[in-house]
Amino acid sequence: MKTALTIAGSDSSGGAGIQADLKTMTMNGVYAMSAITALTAQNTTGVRAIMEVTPEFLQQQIDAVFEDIRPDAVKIGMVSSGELIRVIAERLRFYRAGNVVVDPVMVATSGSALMKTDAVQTLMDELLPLAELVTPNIPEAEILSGMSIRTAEDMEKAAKQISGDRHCAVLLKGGHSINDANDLLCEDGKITWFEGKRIDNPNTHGTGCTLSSAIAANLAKGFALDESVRRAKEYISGALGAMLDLGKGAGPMKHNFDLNSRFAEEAN
Ligand SMILES: Nc1ncnc2c1ncn2[C@@H]1O[C@H](COP(=O)(O)OP(=O)(O)O)[C@@H](O)[C@H]1O
Ligand SMILES: Cc1ncc(COP(=O)(O)OP(=O)(O)O)c(N)n1
Repeated sequence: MKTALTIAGSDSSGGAGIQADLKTMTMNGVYAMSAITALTAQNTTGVRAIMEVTPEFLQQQIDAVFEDIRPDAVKIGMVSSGELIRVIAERLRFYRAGNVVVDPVMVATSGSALMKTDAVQTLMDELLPLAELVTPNIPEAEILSGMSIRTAEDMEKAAKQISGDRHCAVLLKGGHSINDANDLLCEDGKITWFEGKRIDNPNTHGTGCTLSSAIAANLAKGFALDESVRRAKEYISGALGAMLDLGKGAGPMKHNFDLNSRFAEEAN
């Protein structure tokens, strides 16, 4: 069985972070493992508190995984400080990790900051050059590229700039644009658009975490980058389209929407 590791923060409400990643990787057919960077006390209405792990403890988790069950892909999500980012980069270099997908989580949809401002430069300098793919949403791409993004042409320009500067492929996600949910992949200077019909569902908590984990799972299974993105878009459209409605705010998606086993029958 192929394997994947998520290095990210825990979301107590289960819709984003480590919890979304483990569900997504499992549903996409790989064995899922985790190294937790921080605990968050959050629900569908917002983040109440964050408790970071120490750099030493993060390193111990990563070492414990790599020394035993080597991951075929690694997804990186919320990492709030430069110190933790440096530990991850050093360990990934040490283990020569492949299929690294970085979701540069900076601010939750609810408005809470999930990365310290002074960690952004460390992310760009240390982690992005190790990534096969980085998956910013529009506000994150504005920070990484230093330009404002209003149009599809702006998206192409920003993706090319980040990709050229950091030597990694970029998937710029269009979930925050007012039109359809169209994402663009910039790989070695080549632009490919992935068109997604916008699903009229306000429950989008964890969409970024879910997409990047689904891409990592498909890379672990050996699919090429563009095919992994296509499969991940199909998965997230299914999870959003299942119209789960939980919580008082922007709720989670139905990660197990396409389970057709006996267990799913029981869960429905
Ligand atoms: N309402 C929606 N309908 C269909 N796809 C969506 C919707 N909202 C977001 N997506 C998709 O979910 C993925 C995550 O996008 P986005 O919401 O921009 O990321 P983030 O959660 O990091 O802000 C992208 O593939 C995006 O196109
Ligand atoms: C622990 C944790 N990690 C990441 C997020 C943000 O999730 P993401 O899918 O990028 O975006 P939204 O859910 O904010 O749309 C989080 N909230 N918690």
